[in-house]
Amino acid sequence: MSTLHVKSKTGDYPVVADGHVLEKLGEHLVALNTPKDTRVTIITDETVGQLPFAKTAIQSIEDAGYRTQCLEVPAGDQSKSLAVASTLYPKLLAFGMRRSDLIVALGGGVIGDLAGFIAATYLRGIAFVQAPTTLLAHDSSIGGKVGVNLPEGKNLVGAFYPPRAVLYDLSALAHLPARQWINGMAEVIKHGIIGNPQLFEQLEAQPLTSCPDAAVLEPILTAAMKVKIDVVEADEREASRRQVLNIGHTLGHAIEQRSHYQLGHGEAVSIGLVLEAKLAVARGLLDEQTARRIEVVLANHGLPTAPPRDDWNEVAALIDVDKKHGSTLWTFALPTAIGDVAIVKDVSKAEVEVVYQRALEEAE
Ligand SMILES: NC(=O)c1ccc[n+]([C@@H]2O[C@H](COP(=O)([O-])OP(=O)(O)OC[C@H]3O[C@@H](n4cnc5c(N)ncnc54)[C@H](O)[C@@H]3O)[C@@H](O)[C@H]2O)c1
Ligand SMILES: O=C(O)C(=O)C[C@@H](O)[C@H](O)[C@H](O)COP(=O)(O)O
Ligand SMILES: [Zn+2]
Repeated sequence: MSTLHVKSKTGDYPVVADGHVLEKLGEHLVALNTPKDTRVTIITDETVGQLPFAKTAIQSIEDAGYRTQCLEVPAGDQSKSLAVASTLYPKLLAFGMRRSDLIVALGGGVIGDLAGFIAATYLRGIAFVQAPTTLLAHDSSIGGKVGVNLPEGKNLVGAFYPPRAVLYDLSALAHLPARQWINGMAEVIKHGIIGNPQLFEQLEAQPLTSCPDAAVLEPILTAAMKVKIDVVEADEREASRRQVLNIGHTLGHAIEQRSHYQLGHGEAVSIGLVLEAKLAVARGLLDEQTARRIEVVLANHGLPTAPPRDDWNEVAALIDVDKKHGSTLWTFALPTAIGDVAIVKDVSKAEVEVVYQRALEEAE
């Protein structure tokens, strides 16, 4: 797969993706001009850390001559927290990590967000490399959004802190449990809705419910990542345009947090995409048929499309803390066609409640 490149105000970075990245991770760090006296801290989770490719990756860094330590956190979104972050800083200090040293985030989006947050804040910022290992991380590893959750809501503490590189080993995706693959497809489909109708139509015609061979996977991943890269390059710190990447997330994050992370991020975003398409229809921004197409393509990938039976006011309280809002009214990224998304800044709580309650009734 050809290397993609991301233009960033804090330094452009490559997105290297192929089937052998992790076994050559040390060589990739050398190729990034990482001095040999660099200390490297790998941050991963307890599941990934036990996988063969992770052990190979760590050995590859040691074989390249870097002083290396590996820190593991419990797998899952509960580790994206200040509490878990606070356990890691002392370990960086004890290892003698200096400003010139390097963090490698080896895992999915939770690890990329957490390790990136640690990199952004330790000693006021040290470099880090994203080494994504889930399908969903094709999204999370690009664009520099890093951070942790608060009990009050998703990603409420963080930064825009781009990596030095994204080193994506596609062979790691073959080990993904089916549910994790499906979660990642939600963000692939999202990228189709935002900026690639051909990708969306391909997934409509031939749902990708498990990891395909590289010949099929690579063009699809490239297309999805290019949608993200184009938007991030246009508005890296989400002053406006980048909000389109948040389609499905205004309701999705609330639903994800309400589920206490029993729903995966992709599953919650899938429900959010369906509900926000319905909101777009209610506002006259989207035709019913297209909203139905979005619902069907998600369902055909095994993703949930109906909201859980939650207390609306508790969902609304989580929507209230969404970072896109600029006033007492809510801001949503709403689809207007497959390939087009509008940012709508005057959404009332009442109109979203109507859509939410109607979706609950339809699901019965
Ligand atoms: N920063 C961003 O732009 C951005 C974008 C999208 C999502 N996110 C965040 O990403 C998180 C979701 O990411 P995720 O779905 O990758 O979750 P995750 O990091 O929790 O990984 C999912 C599960 O898969 C396991 N795993 C990871 N790689 C594996 C592999 N190759 N084989 C087998 N198991 C593997 C992990 O141990 C974990 O249990 C959420 O917190 C979300 O907010 C951030
Ligand atoms: O990169 C972005 O911008 C996104 O919105 C990508 C989302 O898929 C991702 O879940 C992101 O973390 C959500 O951003 P947030 O600002 O709503 O926390
Ligand atoms: Zn997301």
